[in-house]
Amino acid sequence: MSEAGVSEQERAEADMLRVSNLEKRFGGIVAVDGASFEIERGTITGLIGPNGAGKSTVFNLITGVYNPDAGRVIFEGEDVTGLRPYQLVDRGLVRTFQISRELSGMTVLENMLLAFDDQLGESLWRTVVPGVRRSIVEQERALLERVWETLELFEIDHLAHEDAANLSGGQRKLLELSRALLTDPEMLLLDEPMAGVNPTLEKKLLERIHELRSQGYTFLLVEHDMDVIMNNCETVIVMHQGRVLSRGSPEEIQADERVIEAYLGGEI
Ligand SMILES: Nc1ncnc2c1ncn2[C@@H]1O[C@H](COP(=O)(O)OP(=O)(O)OP(=O)(O)O)[C@@H](O)[C@H]1O
Repeated sequence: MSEAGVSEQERAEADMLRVSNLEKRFGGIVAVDGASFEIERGTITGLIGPNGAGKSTVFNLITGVYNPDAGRVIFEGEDVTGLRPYQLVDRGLVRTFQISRELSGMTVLENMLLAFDDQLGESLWRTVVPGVRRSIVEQERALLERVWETLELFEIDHLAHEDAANLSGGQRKLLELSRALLTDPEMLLLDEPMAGVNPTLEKKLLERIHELRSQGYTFLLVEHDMDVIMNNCETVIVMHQGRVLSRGSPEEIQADERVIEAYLGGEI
């Protein structure tokens, strides 16, 4: 037990995610150099740092895109280091992915349905067996309802039949977040969610994120827009040269001399 009467185990249970001593090298470049931090359940945490600090690499290590050279990723108390992205999605750890060029050739609705890749369109033979066919039709109807509800929630339902290539940058961000939500995540990692998003859409997107947080979702955002970070995150983690330089409330971070220095004396 610690002084405050909270055991290590209790503290670990309150954490949604813990990374410890993560390391990743690319040839001679040390992109992540022993990064450790925790993310509390049901919070919005910002991950910031100057260009090249290692933020995207940490995201990729947490979400299974890269394997760490050293260190561990603990999600909901379980060691998930080295699991592939789809295995992490099954456990509720999801990141938004940019709509790639191939997916741009599909409509918004089709992009959304991809989130259910393994649930929709069961083997054809099963669909010809009467009882099974019925349940599959019902299942697909329920999934479609959820897709429409989510599109409505994000106010992009009117774009359902539009080619994703024709969406604005901000509308794409809404689609990316909507699609990630369909996978029933516990925790969402958002990479630059506000990049290219106009102020109206930004407001809408932030409102949705706060609503979801109040429902118990946990968020980790990498975002260069300091106003977004400082006005919306409970906790801010600052990376510099592959390590965690500082962690605290927005007020604490803005007053931290080391952080100001890391940003080359610029204001943050
Ligand atoms: N695939 C890669 N191959 C080689 N070097 C890489 C690779 N990915 C990242 N790096 C290097 O690792 C370091 C950290 O990069 P990373 O993209 O994680 O930083 P970042 O904090 O996300 O930066 P930014 O804010 O500019 O996006 C940089 O020096 C970068 O050049």
